[in-house]
Amino acid sequence: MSMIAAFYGGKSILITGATGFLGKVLIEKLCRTSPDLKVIYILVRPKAGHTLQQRVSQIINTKLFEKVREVCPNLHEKIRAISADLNQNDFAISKEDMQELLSCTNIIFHCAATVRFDDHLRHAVQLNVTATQQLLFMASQMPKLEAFIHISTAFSNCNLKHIDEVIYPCSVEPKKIIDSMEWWDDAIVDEIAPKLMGDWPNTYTYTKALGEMVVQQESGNLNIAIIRPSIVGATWQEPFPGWVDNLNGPNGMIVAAGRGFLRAIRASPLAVADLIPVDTVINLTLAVGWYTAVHRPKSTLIYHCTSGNLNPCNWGKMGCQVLSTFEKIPFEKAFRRPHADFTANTITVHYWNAVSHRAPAMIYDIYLWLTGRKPRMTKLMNRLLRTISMLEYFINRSWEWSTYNTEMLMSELSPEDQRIFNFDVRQLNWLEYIENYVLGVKKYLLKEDMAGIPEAKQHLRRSFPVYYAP
Ligand SMILES: CCCCCCCCCCCCCCCCCCCCCC(=O)SCCNC(=O)CCNC(=O)[C@H](O)C(C)(C)COP(=O)(O)OP(=O)(O)OC[C@H]1O[C@@H](n2cnc3c(N)ncnc32)[C@H](O)[C@@H]1OP(=O)(O)O
Ligand SMILES: NC(=O)C1=CN([C@@H]2O[C@H](COP(=O)(O)OP(=O)(O)OC[C@H]3O[C@@H](n4cnc5c(N)ncnc54)[C@H](OP(=O)(O)O)[C@@H]3O)[C@@H](O)[C@H]2O)C=CC1
Repeated sequence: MSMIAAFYGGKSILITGATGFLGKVLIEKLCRTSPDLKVIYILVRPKAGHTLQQRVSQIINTKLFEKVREVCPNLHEKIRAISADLNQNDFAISKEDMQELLSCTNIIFHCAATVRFDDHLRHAVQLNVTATQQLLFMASQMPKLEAFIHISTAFSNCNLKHIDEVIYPCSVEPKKIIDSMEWWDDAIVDEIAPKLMGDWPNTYTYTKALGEMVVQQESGNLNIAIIRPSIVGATWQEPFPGWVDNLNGPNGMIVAAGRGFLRAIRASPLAVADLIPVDTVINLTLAVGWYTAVHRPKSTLIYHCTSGNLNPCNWGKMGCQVLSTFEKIPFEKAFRRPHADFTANTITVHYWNAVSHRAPAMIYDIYLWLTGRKPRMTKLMNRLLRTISMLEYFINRSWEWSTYNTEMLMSELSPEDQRIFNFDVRQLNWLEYIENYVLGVKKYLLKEDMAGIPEAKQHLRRSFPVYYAP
């Protein structure tokens, strides 16, 4: 009998960010392994044209939930969507809902965040810092609460090279920043942001670091743990390999490379590509929830969910495997034949951007204009190059994350839990994982039919002469 699965039986669980990438996989695994859990409260903000129930149905009627729908036929009843906006006071939760949450919640998984690198500092502070503070305040009023699990990022201290499982202080107290945001206008925030952020590369990583400090400072008597995943990728094993549903991180790059838009990138081929599958992150998260509630460690434990020190892979190897998968399973309607150059040289990058990215886009736009259609490729290319410029920081450096707490937790699990909630990334075969990842991007993100592969290959053969162009 799995101790972790049994632990979640009969529990009332509150999840923020449940409609996001990690949140969906978390709900799926919880309901599949503990179908006897009492209820999962999810804080969902209303979105234009969709009721809360429609948003829930959209999630649980997808392929990701196919298996769990069999194990847990009353899935709809297990998930209770609560209307909430984490940017509002008291999250704009109704009095009745708040009362229910405060009196019933046993475990909190706090996943919600803005993961945009370039979000305005005010908005990033609001969601990644102030909302975390408010949620901790709510948690402190929950008599039945057993554990509060905060999802951070391994890059919250990306200004350091070696990162331990501890909280590093930021130069300005988060409380001071939260207070200042109330009276600083946007012009002042814009002016002061670079000074506050110091050597953090973007508002996302900086505000996630502030969020961790808030967790530490406001933890009171709560049982808290922090999980720091690195770059979260498609599922490795569960509920099936290769599932992914957004364009963040490597996903957008795989799409852009597979469609032949992106053919060169400023990246160090030998830098560690610290990817971690989303199901591995969720297995660790559920194990941490159990351990924190049952063993009640004396201090807040931080768990690094990274692959680099246990099973390293580098960007060069990853890029080669992505390309060789495109040979077998090409994407449809490719603009050009996929090709990849990794270079650390800035001048070479400028050359490739001009010759291999901007020029073909302009030529294609002229062709569209001449044939009476709306030119769009230059705009798309500019957006892609802007996105890449934001990711470059992460693909030209390597970090070392210690994983003592994560390894300690692995040794605390029974053999059955080690199997069901596997987060031992040493068992991951990168070549197989990346092949399934690319296949998953094609099937679940681009929604391309596998029956179209012969036609996609034919299309690439037709564009063969273009292959020789730079
Ligand atoms: C040489 C070839 C290579 C070959 C092989 C390839 C090998 C693979 C390896 C390659 C290296 C991988 C490196 C990974 C490093 C990750 C490090 C993460 C570290 C931290 C991890 C974390 O802890 S946390 C999660 C990460 N957090 C994000 O990763 C958010 C980023 N993101 C944004 O910060 C915003 O996105 C940003 C960019 C401002 C744009 O902002 P923006 O305003 O210009 O654009 P929007 O986002 O509003 O999107 C407007 C429309 O563009 C569409 N779109 C958006 N991205 C798109 C895209 N990449 N490709 C196509 N389409 C895209 C979108 O779907 C919208 O489409 P529509 O308009 O139709 O709805
Ligand atoms: N993906 C990655 O590579 C990594 C992620 N992480 C961390 O994991 C966590 C989850 O990330 P991920 O799933 O990728 O992120 P997503 O962007 O996919 O999901 C973000 C979630 O937060 C919700 N949210 C955003 N704003 C609000 C709001 N104002 N009120 C209520 N809910 C809101 C979103 O809801 P809605 O659907 O309404 O937009 C969505 O459910 C984050 O804390 C992130 O920092 C850490 C390392 C890497």
